[in-house]
Amino acid sequence: MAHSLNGKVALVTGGASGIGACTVRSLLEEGAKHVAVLDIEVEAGNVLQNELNTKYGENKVTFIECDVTNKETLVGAFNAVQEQNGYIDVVVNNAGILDDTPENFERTININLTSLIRSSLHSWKIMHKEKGGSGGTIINFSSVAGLLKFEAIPIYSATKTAVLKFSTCLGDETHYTRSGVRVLAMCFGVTDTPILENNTKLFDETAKINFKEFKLQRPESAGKAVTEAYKQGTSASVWLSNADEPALDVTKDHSKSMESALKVYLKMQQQKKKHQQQKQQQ
Ligand SMILES: NC(=O)C1=CN([C@@H]2O[C@H](COP(=O)(O)OP(=O)(O)OC[C@H]3O[C@@H](n4cnc5c(N)ncnc54)[C@H](O)[C@@H]3O)[C@@H](O)[C@H]2O)C=CC1
Ligand SMILES: CCCCCC(=O)/C=C/C=C\C/C=C\C/C=C\CCCC(=O)O
Repeated sequence: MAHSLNGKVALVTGGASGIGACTVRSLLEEGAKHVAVLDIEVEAGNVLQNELNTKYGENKVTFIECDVTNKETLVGAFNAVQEQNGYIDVVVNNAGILDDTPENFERTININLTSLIRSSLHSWKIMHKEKGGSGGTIINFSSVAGLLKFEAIPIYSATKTAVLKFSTCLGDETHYTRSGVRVLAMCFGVTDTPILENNTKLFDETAKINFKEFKLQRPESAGKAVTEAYKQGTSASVWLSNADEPALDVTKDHSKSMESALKVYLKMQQQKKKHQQQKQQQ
């Protein structure tokens, strides 16, 4: 059965830029009644709120300044959205960073995994049918790094693998039957967002990957894939969004992601080999 976003209230963490902002747009396109955007980037959040309220009508989008790693602020933001809208039907746990440096790896784990689990458990409590809720959907953002092996980014990959396992366990049929809370996991291939800019150093020093040579997925395709997965996905399903292709359900066969990512992957390997050869010749 296809699920509809019509009239639904959604909350998107880290929704001020990149895939999160495109998800907000896609939710509104699909008829969501209201979308709350939680982010630390105040300027980008306000700009997005104003732009979308002009386009879709007053009070369609609310920006709330929120660092997802701060428990009180996170729960406070959920409470504010509930008070304003009566209920939260959809929670998209998008906020994430890629910083595998020894100085910052704990923040990567905290944002990508710990805060995502906290947000999911809080959503679960609100939505759970046996706890007074009416069900709902939690969409957690993993990555092809949760499915394949990218040795240059071990910490980030660990968080995304954990997100995948957490989501498929929480969304398992045994839980879903009682809770009415669907849990989906999204795995994106490399997508053209600010996260890439923030990692130029990593490419230069570790992987020597030049993403400018790749045709990267557009963030709009990723945002569209999220709402497609929402409409079609069963609880505990895993979805791949790569290379601007339509969202693909890879729950039963994660290796499909390899097929889809192969072209990018092979090019990376070629770049790495070339770099190693150049180093040997020096
Ligand atoms: N861009 C890509 O190639 C891929 C991205 N992803 C995942 O998609 C998600 C979104 O990434 P992008 O849009 O690419 O990155 P982005 O950097 O454009 O967006 C991330 C957003 O999260 C916000 N954020 C960061 N820390 C936060 C915190 N502590 N509290 C609240 N908000 C916070 C940022 O301000 C930003 O608006 C991440 O979870 C990322 O791991 C997954 C696979 C590929
Ligand atoms: C190719 C990485 C796939 C991970 C996609 C993702 O979730 C986020 C991507 C954001 C930016 C890309 C950042 C780093 C990629 C770094 C190294 C790739 C190295 C690949 C290799 O060594 O084989």
